[in-house]
Amino acid sequence: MKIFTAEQLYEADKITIKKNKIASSDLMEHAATQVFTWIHSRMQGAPVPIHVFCGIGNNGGDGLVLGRHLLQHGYKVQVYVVNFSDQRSEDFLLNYNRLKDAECWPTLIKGEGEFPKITKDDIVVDAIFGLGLNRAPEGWVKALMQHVNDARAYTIAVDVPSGLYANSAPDDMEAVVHANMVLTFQAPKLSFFLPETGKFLQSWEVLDIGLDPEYLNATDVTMQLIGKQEVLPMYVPRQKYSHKGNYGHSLIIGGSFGKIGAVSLAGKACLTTGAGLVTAYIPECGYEILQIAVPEVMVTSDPGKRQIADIKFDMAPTVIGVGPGMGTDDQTRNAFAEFIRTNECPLVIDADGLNILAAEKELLESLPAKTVLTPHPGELERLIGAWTDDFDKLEKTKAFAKKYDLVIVVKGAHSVTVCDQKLYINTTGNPGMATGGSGDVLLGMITGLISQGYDPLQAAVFGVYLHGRAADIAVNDTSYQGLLASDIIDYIGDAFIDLFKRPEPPVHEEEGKHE
Ligand SMILES: NC(=O)C1=CN([C@@H]2O[C@H](COP(=O)(O)OP(=O)(O)OC[C@H]3O[C@@H](n4cnc5c(N)ncnc54)[C@H](O)[C@@H]3O)[C@@H](O)[C@H]2O)[C@H](O)CC1
Ligand SMILES: [K+]
Repeated sequence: MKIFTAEQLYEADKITIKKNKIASSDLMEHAATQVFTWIHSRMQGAPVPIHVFCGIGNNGGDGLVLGRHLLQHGYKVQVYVVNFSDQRSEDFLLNYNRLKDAECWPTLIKGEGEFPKITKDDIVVDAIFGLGLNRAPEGWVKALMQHVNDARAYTIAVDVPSGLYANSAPDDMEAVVHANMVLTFQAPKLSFFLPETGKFLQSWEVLDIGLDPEYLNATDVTMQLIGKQEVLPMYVPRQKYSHKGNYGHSLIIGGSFGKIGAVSLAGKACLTTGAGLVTAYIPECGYEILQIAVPEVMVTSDPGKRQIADIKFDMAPTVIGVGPGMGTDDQTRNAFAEFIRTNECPLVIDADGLNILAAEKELLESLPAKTVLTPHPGELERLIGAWTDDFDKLEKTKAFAKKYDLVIVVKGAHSVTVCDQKLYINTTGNPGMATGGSGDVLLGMITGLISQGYDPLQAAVFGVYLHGRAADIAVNDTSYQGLLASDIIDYIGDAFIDLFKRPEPPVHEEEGKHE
């Protein structure tokens, strides 16, 4: 699914109005009616008090339209105008009058003493600020937003939670409405998926408000949300007359004394994702462990007993996954550096491989084009330096990926794959995956996909999707707490099967807001 910027959505708005020869208020009526329909189909007339807070721009206008429809359908609704300015938008004013014509007189809120009582059993609609937010909410408006948050009522945000921008960081994290549900217009916004801003919403759903499909289809975006629909076309079926030689020979390099498990997880995940053959290259101490742990994986041992000391192998791998459990001991560091300088095979690098690259940045120049790096935030910071916020982190990652022609998977709740100035935001996965070894499994899976002929970007995007999906299916049996990295491997097959099963549900659960 495409993720548009706020600017693109305003443009779509303009084009739709012009092309269809409609008034902007018609678009507002349509958008807000979608919000009404969403609420009405769930509440079915239930007499629960609904508080609709409207700003003075078009987001507020949406709130006024919604208030009118709720009222006309007999809901127990109170509409408030959060009167922080007299610069009311035209469509706000039009709907303000329509509301009065419908015999509803909204309550004007002009300061702190005028906040209504909200109980936790009420429903709040947040239509204070939308895409037009241009600075941090201050003073009593900020206090009102906190009053709404403190009430802990089920809160539905129109388009975006007030205080959040679509594609940049809020100026004040205390001045953001916490939404249980965001009913967002036409397309999700980037801020819904990044850790610092995604935490302000629990779920989101897109309402199609009828913006010009031609414009939306033709407009190039730099951000995409990756779900089943996006990965299905990447899937390459296995051929009847194929043999293991058709699916590549992966080499996994890593491990050290006490961390051979990382390589066995990566090797097994690589095979389970479909690689034809997998060889593990590990220090001598791991030889028997690995042979017993994963009999399908072949093993070559390094001359180093407890850690890798000199990377030399007598085979021609299709792809190499390197780094898990490897350590950063001097000898290993030298061996890795020498390997990187001479290697020409496609690479996937994680963990200590990334730490060594961060310490010896000149090695980055020697990486093959489209090498895949899979850093967690700490590893990423060592590579690209500190960032000011999540959006800056992605900008810096884009610049770094461009400089060295890399595919970078920024791991997190919504892992983001960065390549050629574009962002691919993953939708699968769950907090159970925050457990030792799950990164090793991901490295193995991406390596296994490249081994079969997927290009590195596809392998990263598809691999991240399957990794999360496997864990999502697994937690039905294991719980979040009980999920082990090896369970993710056990469910990779189910994740493949699931590609051809029922469509994804429309509601997207984010991590809990009231934890
Ligand atoms: N194309 C669509 O998606 C449609 C969107 N609709 C809705 O319109 C809003 C955007 O409306 P806009 O009038 O541009 O902005 P806001 O309602 O967010 O209000 C901005 C308003 O507030 C002032 N302002 C901004 N920041 C602050 C602040 N910190 N403190 C005080 N005042 C502030 C600003 O100057 C403006 O006056 C979109 O989100 C949708 O909800 C349409 O209804 C349908 C088509
Ligand atoms: K809002």
